[in-house]
Amino acid sequence: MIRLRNLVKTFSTPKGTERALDGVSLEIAWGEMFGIIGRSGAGKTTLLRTINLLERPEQGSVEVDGRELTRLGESELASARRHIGMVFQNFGLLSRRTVAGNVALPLELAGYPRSEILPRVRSLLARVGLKDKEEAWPSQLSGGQKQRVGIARALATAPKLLLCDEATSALDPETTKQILELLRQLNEELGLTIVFVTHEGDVVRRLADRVAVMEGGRVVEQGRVFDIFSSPRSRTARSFAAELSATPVPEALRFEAQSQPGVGAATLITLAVPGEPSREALVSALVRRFELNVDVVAGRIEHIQGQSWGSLSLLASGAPERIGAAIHFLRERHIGVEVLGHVGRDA
Ligand SMILES: Nc1ncnc2c1ncn2[C@@H]1O[C@H](COP(=O)(O)OP(=O)(O)OP(=O)(O)O)[C@@H](O)[C@H]1O
Repeated sequence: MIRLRNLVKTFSTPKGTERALDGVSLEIAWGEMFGIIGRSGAGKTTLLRTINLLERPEQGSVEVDGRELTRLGESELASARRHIGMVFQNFGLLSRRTVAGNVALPLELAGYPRSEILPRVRSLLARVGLKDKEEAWPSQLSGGQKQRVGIARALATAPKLLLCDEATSALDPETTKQILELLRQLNEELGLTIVFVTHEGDVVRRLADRVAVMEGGRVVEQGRVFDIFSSPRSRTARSFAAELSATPVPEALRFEAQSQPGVGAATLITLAVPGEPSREALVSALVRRFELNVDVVAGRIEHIQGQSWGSLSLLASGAPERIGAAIHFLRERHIGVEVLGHVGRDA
């Protein structure tokens, strides 16, 4: 178990004191894939870096596997850190060492016997799919390959816990998928606990079992990913959920949508529906109960933790108070509703 209790961390900046962590408490179980999500400056990286005390909190405690790291001396802390690997956004490889040399580094620092290092490096490289790159230099690798080396290096001392700081943010979408797949495999095959920071809802959707949502140095909500995204309570979670459920609304309609309704305008609405939405049932409820005219303009189904999650974009027209009542009706049924704007009838 990883237990973070009431962490406070401040930084002095030219503008004054910045509270990067403002009383954060979290518990993460062994074997979990735990995501930390938030907008820029929310405190995600600072929180991640307090787990191995790369950042020392001014208040609060960090307990990993029953040991309170905040109470350890330097040499005990160094040995505790060997059980915690870390992966960085920009890979952090040494350009003057080969791939094998980079992966060997933590083993050399930990004093592994020479005879054990090369076989171990080879098996780590095989595990991350880089068997043939042992002698390559970092400059000869693609971004995805560099991150695989970063992961192999982080796993060198056989940690139980891996901390990933925006591990895929520098990668293209296809490479991101492959690296996320590798992380999931490591979790399943080695039982590795992974705590990762991201500003991308899609990374959380694909990877996390549970997620903590951060705003202004605080965890504003946490829970299972499906629950958080299907019934978000905080502003940040709502905006991530809306991004994830964004249906491919035709560009022309988005462009056309105005913030103020004109006479006879239709309201462009997107709905995020836990489970597979039955378009017909939803549309007919809106038509019958609220006497609206409804056109479905787009829809799709996503999957989170094996559960489906649908989204629909609609153009609804009718009396404004009926549209308001319909939105209220949908929200009461845990359907996320976002009004994108108002579109003239002939649009
Ligand atoms: N070393 C530092 N010195 C001064 N201020 C810092 C330092 N590290 C972080 N901060 C401040 O603390 C706050 C939280 O930063 P942090 O990097 O943890 O956020 P984040 O959510 O990871 O953001 P991003 O996604 O942009 O990396 C920010 O306001 C940041 O400016």
